[in-house]
Amino acid sequence: MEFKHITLRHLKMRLKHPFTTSFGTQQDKEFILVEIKNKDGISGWGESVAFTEPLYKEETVKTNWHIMEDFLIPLLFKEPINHPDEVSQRFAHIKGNYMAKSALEGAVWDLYAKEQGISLAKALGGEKEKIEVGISIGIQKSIDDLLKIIDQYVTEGYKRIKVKIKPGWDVQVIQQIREKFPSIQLMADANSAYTLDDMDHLAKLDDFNLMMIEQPLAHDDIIDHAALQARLKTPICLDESIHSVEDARKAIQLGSCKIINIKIGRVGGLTEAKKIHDLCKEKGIPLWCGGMLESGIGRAHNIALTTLPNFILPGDTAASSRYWEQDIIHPEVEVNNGEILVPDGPGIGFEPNLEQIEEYTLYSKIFRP
Ligand SMILES: O=C(O)CCC(=O)C1=CC=C[C@@H](O)[C@@H]1C(=O)O
Ligand SMILES: [Mg+2]
Repeated sequence: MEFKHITLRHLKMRLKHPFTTSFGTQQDKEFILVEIKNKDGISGWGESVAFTEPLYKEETVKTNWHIMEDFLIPLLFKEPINHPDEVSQRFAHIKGNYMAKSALEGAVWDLYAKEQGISLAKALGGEKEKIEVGISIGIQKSIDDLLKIIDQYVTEGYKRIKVKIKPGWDVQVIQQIREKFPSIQLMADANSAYTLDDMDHLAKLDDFNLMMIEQPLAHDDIIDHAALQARLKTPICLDESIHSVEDARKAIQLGSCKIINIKIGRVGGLTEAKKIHDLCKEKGIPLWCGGMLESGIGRAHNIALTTLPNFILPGDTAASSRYWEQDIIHPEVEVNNGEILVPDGPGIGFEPNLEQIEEYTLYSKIFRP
């Protein structure tokens, strides 16, 4: 593979609805879009999932731009890449910065699949022709507001409802959801809002038949999660704690979780995501694909990854129209009765909408070898 040039674009898109979690509220989504064009004019596309503030993890849009411009892009130009699996090896000596690495690696994977004339799903070894998806709902002003939103998405057929919890917005909320929706597939994401001191309080959630509690404790912990999992009947799912297949191996060995949420950006790219997938398949740990409020480009990568066989549980990949007045791909991602048809076109299988991308672009820069 030879790269003619790499374009970084900083985009700003306004979410249809503010998204509130235990660590803050998002109304606008700023992110870096990566385009890698080859000498035949074919472009591969990737998306960084870093936010503007280091509240979910330590990376931001600005740190990503710096690491891509000053370290990762020069490494990509250093010598030809024969297969996308080589990208993570070439980046390996650069510590952390998983989201920056993932955005570039994702664009290489998309370009590779397009050059091979196959879908990204097929290039990754995916087998599914459609995937089941759920939806993640932020913290609302009132429980009544939350119940109305849940009712809307259950009616639309989403296969799983994920709600956010935090101290003061947890047991009572889940109890009222269960009273109205006794049998839906329901999970709660705490985004590290609790400590082991809350163990007995969190154990009250065992009464509500949750699929899982996602990341209840610190974003960089697997020890205390093991102690909590031993106390809870409800499976713990790790999100923020897992950056690599090594993290996953240790967490599984310690009993820190029974489910893992893979976010391509959090683990440094699709090659590492595949390694985690294969380990979890071997160990009997079900996976699902987490979301980061992506545009259609990142959403397309999530769809492709979710076609791998151990992505057993519905993930966060909801329809474009749930997030954006106008997404940056066409067609947009559509969900029908909780399912997405996997595109079989080359690469990510969705066309970037260049006009819309330009409209949302705050600034861009082209890098040449
Ligand atoms: O709809 C989506 O893309 C998922 C949104 C979502 O739940 C999250 C996005 C980003 C960080 C967190 O707030 C949270 C998560 O931890 O999964
Ligand atoms: Mg999460």
